[in-house]
Amino acid sequence: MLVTLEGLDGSGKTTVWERLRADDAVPPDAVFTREPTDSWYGDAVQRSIDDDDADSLAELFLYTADHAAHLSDTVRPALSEDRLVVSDRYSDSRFAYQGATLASSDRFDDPLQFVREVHAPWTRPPDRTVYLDVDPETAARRSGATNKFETAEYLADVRDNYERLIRDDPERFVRVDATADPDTVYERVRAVLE
Ligand SMILES: Nc1ncnc2c1ncn2[C@@H]1O[C@H](COP(=O)(O)OP(=O)(O)OP(=O)(O)O)[C@@H](O)[C@H]1O
Ligand SMILES: Cc1cn([C@H]2C[C@H](O)[C@@H](COP(=O)(O)O)O2)c(=O)[nH]c1=O
Repeated sequence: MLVTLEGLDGSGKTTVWERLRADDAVPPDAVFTREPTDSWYGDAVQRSIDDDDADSLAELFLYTADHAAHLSDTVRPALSEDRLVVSDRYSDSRFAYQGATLASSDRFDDPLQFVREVHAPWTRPPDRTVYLDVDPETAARRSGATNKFETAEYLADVRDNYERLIRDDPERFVRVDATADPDTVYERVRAVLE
């Protein structure tokens, strides 16, 4: 089973992911993974994150290349062994973030849909996605605005895209109010996964 954690920067995904990894109730052979990955593809993504002038379409394909390698190196092998996979960010991050970034150019009528179509023929959709819901101001404050994506203005567009993804696939997404304290948020996520 493939479970993904999604949400704005600073919504608390990594905090939850680390606590799950340390939780004795989680199967010991579960695979904890993330995007961007720590491979050289992920390093290329990191360079693009650090470049304020990166071309938005080129950036989409860097993230997408990292996803393709992540699928073949990690996700598909683990799923073929019937292991639980928990990924801190996955394809919905691309749909929401690059959907928002590409909207600032006029290259596509519906950038989010374009990004979905780029993935559709070959990706492996998650079975369940926990969406950690925080407002853009909280997200920007918690994340410390350390990269070009972490502004409340941009994150408001990203949040709109996540809302559209949830509307389009309500069975897969579980929304968790992530504005509460970390212990409460963790218990909420744990209850969902149980
Ligand atoms: N529920 C919470 N309440 C308050 N602060 C939190 C909460 N969860 C996490 N934090 C803090 O917010 C910051 C960001 O948390 P975390 O790295 O888990 O978020 P993230 O969603 O993984 O962010 P990013 O996508 O930017 O990596 C950290 O300083 C963390 O300690
Ligand atoms: C996977 C993915 C990520 N992003 C953005 C979101 C963050 O601002 C950075 C790095 O992610 P992290 O969780 O803070 O390590 O990259 C994105 O725009 N598109 C994606 O597909």
